[in-house]
Amino acid sequence: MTAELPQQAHWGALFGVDHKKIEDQTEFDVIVIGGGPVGENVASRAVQGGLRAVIVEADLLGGECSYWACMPSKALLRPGTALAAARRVAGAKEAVTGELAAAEVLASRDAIASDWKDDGQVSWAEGAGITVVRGTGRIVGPRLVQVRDADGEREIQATHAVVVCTGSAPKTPPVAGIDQVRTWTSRDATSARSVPRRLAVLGGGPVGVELAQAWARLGSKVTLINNAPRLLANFEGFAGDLVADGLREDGVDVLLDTTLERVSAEGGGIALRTAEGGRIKVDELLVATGRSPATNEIGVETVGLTPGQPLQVDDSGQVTGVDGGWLYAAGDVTGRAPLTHQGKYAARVVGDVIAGRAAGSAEAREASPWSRFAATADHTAVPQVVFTDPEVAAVGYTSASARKAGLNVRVVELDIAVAGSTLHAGGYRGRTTMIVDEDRRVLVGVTFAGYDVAELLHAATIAIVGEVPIDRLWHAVPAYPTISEIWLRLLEEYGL
Ligand SMILES: Cc1cc2nc3c(=O)[nH]c(=O)nc-3n(C[C@H](O)[C@H](O)[C@H](O)COP(=O)(O)OP(=O)(O)OC[C@H]3O[C@@H](n4cnc5c(N)ncnc54)[C@H](O)[C@@H]3O)c2cc1C
Ligand SMILES: NC(=O)c1ccc[n+]([C@@H]2O[C@H](COP(=O)([O-])OP(=O)(O)OC[C@H]3O[C@@H](n4cnc5c(N)ncnc54)[C@H](O)[C@@H]3O)[C@@H](O)[C@H]2O)c1
Repeated sequence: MTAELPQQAHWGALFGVDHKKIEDQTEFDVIVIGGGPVGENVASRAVQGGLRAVIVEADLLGGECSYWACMPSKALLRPGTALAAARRVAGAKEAVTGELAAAEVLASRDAIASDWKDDGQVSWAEGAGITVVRGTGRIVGPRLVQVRDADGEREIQATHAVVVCTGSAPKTPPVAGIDQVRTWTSRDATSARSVPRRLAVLGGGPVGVELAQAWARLGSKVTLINNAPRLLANFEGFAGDLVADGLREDGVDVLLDTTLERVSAEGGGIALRTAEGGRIKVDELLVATGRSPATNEIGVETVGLTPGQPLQVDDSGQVTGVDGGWLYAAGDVTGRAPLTHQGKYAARVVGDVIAGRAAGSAEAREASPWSRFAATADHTAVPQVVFTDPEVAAVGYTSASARKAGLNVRVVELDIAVAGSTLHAGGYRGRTTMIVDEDRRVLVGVTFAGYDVAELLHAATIAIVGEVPIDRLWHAVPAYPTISEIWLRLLEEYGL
């Protein structure tokens, strides 16, 4: 899928590789199991480092992100966000009188998901010199992978490394009757071909809030049930509160601290009963209560690891507890930072590490922090955007996680109220925190919640990764009148 293609998508013609011949090969330098965004990037970097890489993919090359997660979910959300943004601007709102055109939104989503065909990604891979083998991969011994497809099984051997990039799978919560009714996973909710009249969403994490808003704006009557007192529990509290307000404005019934006790099929729909005595009838029930690393059926037990558990890796991506240093993993399957961009970062590290170590590089062997052979940022600077309206954009620690980590921090918290926000939207609402490590006088966490804050985030990521001293940050002057001026207000509030 084009939006996910690494830069070197034009390499096909240059390489002129005979892929039929390669398909018969039984030995590669690197075997990647799982061709999601992470597996693709591992293979691409390994090939750029001079190695022969194969991706074994059981489904569509491009993985969850391209077809059933990041891309289609954002395609469903973006039209509603654009429309709501116009409606917040005097003079523009008068020009916008219609509703979202659901059929067109779904058609545009289909195109963004490449109609669930992976030809584009396969030709990119071929062009990049990567072999793609269709089938289910399973580790059967050191450096040895069995590939199963409709025609049977065969084994392929890696000379250097096997990399597990099998992603994650949705969890099913222990709710009575849940396995007796038809439920939606995020796959169904991102690929549905019509708008359900009534939709219940179980879970108030990123999947739950994004898809609740997308479908509410497309016309569903949505009820969101979350068992925690706030939405988006891993973020600053105000972020979940602002998103809950946004959802309620879109007509979503947001039920917090609520336990779904029982579900049952009823007249073509689904009846829900909560422990608090609520009764809800819906046409579809989306279960969005988290995901688990996909390690159940990939043979990790053959190398002494436990199926169902995340693959623990060091910062170079090498799986710990396996002899011989040949097994690596990256992406959701490691449970480290289950986001596409962070998985692709780890993938670049792993591909470079394997190629570097194969070439005898001491630097690659050592994988020192902040070298290109270590995914150091995973520990301190993972950025994430929740693409609801209002958006949430956060990187590094929250005030709670910083204190839990024992850091001596000062938290500065402000409403986003600057000239840029006033111009951006009538009645702009937003809030932000900046978390300063007082011992080092550097930022360790920033959260923005508000309309269109996503693009503010990268400045915060750079400040944290670069460990920019707060007194120097003062000299990074935000342009007037942008929403970025909130940076100045935060530093002033801190006392500069
Ligand atoms: C609804 C939703 C929205 C999301 N939105 C965002 C977002 O906006 N931004 C963001 O950063 N993250 C988002 N995420 C998270 C993101 O999708 C994942 O972090 C990302 O897809 C992980 O990439 P991966 O390559 O590790 O795994 P995946 O994308 O899951 O790919 C794994 C691949 O491995 C294959 N596979 C599995 N087992 C085998 C096997 N045994 N043999 C062969 N192949 C196998 C699968 O078929 C799949 O293609 C979202 C997730 C969901 C559910
Ligand atoms: N924009 C993005 O970056 C984005 C978007 C979607 C998903 N993702 C990633 O995908 C992964 C999965 O997201 P998710 O939202 O499914 O998981 P999550 O673990 O982040 O959130 C799950 C939510 O479900 C609630 N919950 C759990 N059991 C419940 C129950 N029985 N009843 C009611 N509520 C229950 C939890 O309180 C929590 O709010 C995460 O890693 C997330 O970061 C990222």
